[in-house]
Parts: sequence; C-alpha cells; structure tokens
Amino acid sequence: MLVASQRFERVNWSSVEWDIRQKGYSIIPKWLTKAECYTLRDLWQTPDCFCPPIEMEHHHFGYGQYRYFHYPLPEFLRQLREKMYPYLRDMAHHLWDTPKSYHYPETLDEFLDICHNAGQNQAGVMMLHYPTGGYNLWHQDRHGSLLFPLQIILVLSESGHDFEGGKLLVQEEYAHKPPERHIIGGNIGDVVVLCTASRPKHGHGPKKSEFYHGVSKVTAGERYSLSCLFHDE
Ligand SMILES: O=C(O)CCC(=O)C(=O)O
Ligand SMILES: [Fe+2]
Repeated sequence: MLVASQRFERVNWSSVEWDIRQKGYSIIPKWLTKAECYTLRDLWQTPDCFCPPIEMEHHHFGYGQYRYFHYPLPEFLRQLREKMYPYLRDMAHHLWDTPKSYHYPETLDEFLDICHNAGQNQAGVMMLHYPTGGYNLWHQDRHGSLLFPLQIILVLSESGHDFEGGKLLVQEEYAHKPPERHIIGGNIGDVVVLCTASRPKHGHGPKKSEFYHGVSKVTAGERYSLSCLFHDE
C-alpha cells in the first residue's frame, strides 16, 4: 500500500478549507478503497504495532478499546501523516490567521522534533475498536501543551454492513450559548478532517469555539477507526 502524491492532488483542498471554516470539519469521501481500509483494520491483529491497549470504560471515556501505535509507524501511516501535514499546515495558517512568526514548521518531522523536545513522545496515531454497544464520549485529543489544530479520522468499517449506529459527532461550545451538536457520520474509506480543540470564528462575536468529538453507540456489529493527530502526545 502506497500513499501516492496523486491521492493528495485529487483532493479539492480549498473546499475542505471552506467546510472547516463553515462548520469545523470536512469529509473527503472514499479517499481510501474498501480493500485498503480492511488491510489497515487487520493491523489490529498485529499487537506488535501497538502500545498496550486502553479500555475506554476504565477511564470513563466510553466503551471500546484504543491502541496507540508506537514508532516506527507502519509505512502507509507514516507516509499518510507526513504527506497530509503540509496541506493541513497551510490550511491551519489560513483558518487561524496565524502571523508568519508563529507558523508551524514546513515538515512534520520538524514539528514532531518540537513535540519530542517538550517531552511529548507518544506517536499521535491510534486505532479504535467499538464492539456492539461501544461509544466514545465527547473529548478533545489534547494531552500535552503542544497541539496541531487539525486532525484526521479514517473510518475503517462499513456502515450498514459491518456496523449500525456508531456515528461520528461533533459538539461546539461558545461562551454563553448552549452547545451545538452535529452528526458527521462518515463511512468506510472516508477521511474526516476536523478541528482538534477549537474552531476559528470569523466576523462578530467570539473568535473561537471549543470543539469536541465523540461517537454514538454502535447498535450492531463492530466498528474500527483510525485517528491521526499531527502532534505527538
Ligand atoms: O472512532 C471515531 O470515529 C473517532 C475516534 C476519535 O476519537 C478520534 O479519532 O480521535
Ligand atoms: Fe478523538
């Protein structure tokens, strides 16, 4: 499995940026083939790739299991993360209107070096498995002080075939307003790009909202997903 550059060139990045500006997330539909998703999903059976599993229930995060990959990442994921980064970096600078002096470095490796020097050494890439009844409570994937403001989620199971329910959800919180919730959903092969912790707001009112995501209960079957952060934790 290779992550050819054409795959990135085919994406309409300005429309992804537009979506994120409008609602905090964007879906790149069917970016991976089903076969690729099942190949990635099967990594779950290779415990050597992962750090010890985390039972979400034990931490009151939901119900299901997630496993951080350790370095070196499987080659496909290494390339995916490295090649996706420059697109998201440009987008982050536009969306958050970042002055040049605060720009993220040009390459992912440079940014990860900064994370590692700050003691954030855990690869920010994990796989999640929700059995029937599994769910993921509202959260933000920020555990250290350094964070990259956009993350991606790859849906690796087919809705309506492998599982029912299990919808990716987002919630935004503004000062003095009730939270707003949206159902993203997402199906096998889709890549969801979303704000990691805050969504930039333009125009009048607050300049940003707090942004959370979660997954509704899997009502039948099982669902796998892959979470790719661009900071290490
Ligand atoms: O399973 C999902 O779709 C979302 C999992 C998650 O929380 C993440 O990818 O950060
Ligand atoms: Fe998450």
